Amino acid sequence: MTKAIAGFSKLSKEEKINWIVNTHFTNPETAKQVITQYWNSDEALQKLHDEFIENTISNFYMPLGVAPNFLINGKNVTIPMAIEESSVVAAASKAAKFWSNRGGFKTTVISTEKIGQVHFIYKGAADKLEAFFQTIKPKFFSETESITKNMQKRGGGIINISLRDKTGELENYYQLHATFNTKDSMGANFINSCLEQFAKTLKEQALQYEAFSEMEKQIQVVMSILSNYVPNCLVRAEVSCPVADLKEDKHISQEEFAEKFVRAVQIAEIEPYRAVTHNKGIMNGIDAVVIATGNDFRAVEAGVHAFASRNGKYSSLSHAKVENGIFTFWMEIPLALGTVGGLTGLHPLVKTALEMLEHPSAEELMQIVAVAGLAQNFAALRSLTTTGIQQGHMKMHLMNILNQFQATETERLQVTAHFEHNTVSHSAVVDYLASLRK
Ligand SMILES: CC(C)(COP(=O)([O-])OP(=O)([O-])OC[C@H]1O[C@@H](n2cnc3c(N)ncnc32)[C@H](O)[C@@H]1OP(=O)([O-])[O-])[C@@H](O)C(=O)NCCC(=O)NCCSC(=O)C[C@@](C)(O)CC(=O)[O-]
Ligand SMILES: NC(=O)C1=CN([C@@H]2O[C@H](COP(=O)(O)OP(=O)(O)OC[C@H]3O[C@@H](n4cnc5c(N)ncnc54)[C@H](O)[C@@H]3O)[C@@H](O)[C@H]2O)C=CC1
Repeated sequence: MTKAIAGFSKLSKEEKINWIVNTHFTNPETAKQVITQYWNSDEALQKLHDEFIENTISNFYMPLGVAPNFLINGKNVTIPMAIEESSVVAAASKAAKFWSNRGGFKTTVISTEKIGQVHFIYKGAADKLEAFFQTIKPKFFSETESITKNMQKRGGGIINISLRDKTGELENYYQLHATFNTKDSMGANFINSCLEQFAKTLKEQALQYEAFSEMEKQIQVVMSILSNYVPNCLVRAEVSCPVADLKEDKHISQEEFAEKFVRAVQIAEIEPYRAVTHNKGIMNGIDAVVIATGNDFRAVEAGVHAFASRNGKYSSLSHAKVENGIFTFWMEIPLALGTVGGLTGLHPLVKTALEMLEHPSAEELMQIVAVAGLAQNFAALRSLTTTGIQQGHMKMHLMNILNQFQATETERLQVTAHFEHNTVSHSAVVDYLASLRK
């Protein structure tokens, strides 16, 4: 068993790599060569990337693709997508092209409120705490003024603070529940700074509050942190067209397609096993744009899935209907995104992605990301309800299989030609390649 190492973080990058390759690899030289071959030759750029995180040893490449032809509220948008899974970018592009001839995507930002909480323990009478909170509430605003003054100038800041009694669920547990508008930033650091000041104010004021007993004065702050559940930071994306305009498809009539599509969404609305996969398809689009624009995909993922469970059962994020001959497909999702702050002004490719999107505000980015999710869901459901998913997905995955078996250029041409008329599967490609190599 490998012995633990003390002071690893203090080693130089070179020393860290040497320790890793000598400790964990049978061929340290090869391992070192692989790790270092992904270094950027521009030292300043490499240093920038090294400093994004801790104990950096190399860069982990992820392809950056683009999906063109998105018509969003009448404007043409090319969407950058960072993702490792084949067929996602093709699917988004196909859906974009399809809807661009049918009025495009319509989006609206419904709300932009973020949330943060100070979780604390108070042992005493609830009505006394409420009276104390009302007395000191203005101090939460005044004592955070140095943190909030610039955000206020932008039209944001603290919206409200309330006291929540959670003692029914956990003994002596209360919260300061605060809402914020963080404008073009995701707001995590702004919110956390405000919350930590609220916590300080709460404790200090309690010690001075004369109506409190000695025990009541001893408020214990457990933690102060934003919530990644943002059900009031909501965006809607929608497509619609007459059923008769849904593309004729050799597999299925427009009417049958619309009916099957709506049925597929209804299944995801009532069946959690299906809903998780359905929503994974939506996240294919959402995560790819969230990553390309330097946003926090863990925060988005956690918030979106909590929202999908808000009625007590995990369900579809998207919905579809046919009414009076009109097919409508839509989604409302919570997205706390930033176009300033975090990595957005640091990572050169993130800056490029944001420029490609013509420097969106956070609200504009919410709409673009929601559209990418809806488009992805449309493409996946269209495949699932017509040809099946494997045909398109495996067609795109073919190159990965050929790379895995180190196919030569001639073999690639032969295999691609063969699978234009045959169904791609991993074993079919392997067998065909073997037959060529006999
Ligand atoms: C894969 C396609 C698009 C093929 O679809 P196709 O009809 O064979 O494509 P095509 O060759 O006829 O091209 C039509 C358009 O598709 C796009 N397109 C087509 N090929 C490319 C390419 N190589 N590179 C870039 N774009 C491409 C592009 O927009 C192109 O237009 P053009 O550019 O020629 O004017 C289609 O079958 C599809 O949409 N499939 C769905 C794929 C999918 O959803 N993948 C996600 C991975 S599976 C998953 O994780 C989620 C899932 C499915 O489980 C979710 C769920 O269950 O709900
Ligand atoms: N639970 C979570 O989600 C947590 C996430 N994080 C990380 O925090 C980062 C995001 O935090 P932020 O506070 O957004 O970033 P940040 O700390 O870089 O702050 C952005 C700052 O930009 C300034 N600003 C300039 N122009 C602005 C405008 N038009 N609108 C709004 N602000 C403007 C404001 O001072 C704002 O506070 C992400 O990297 C995220 O991963 C950190 C802690 C917890």
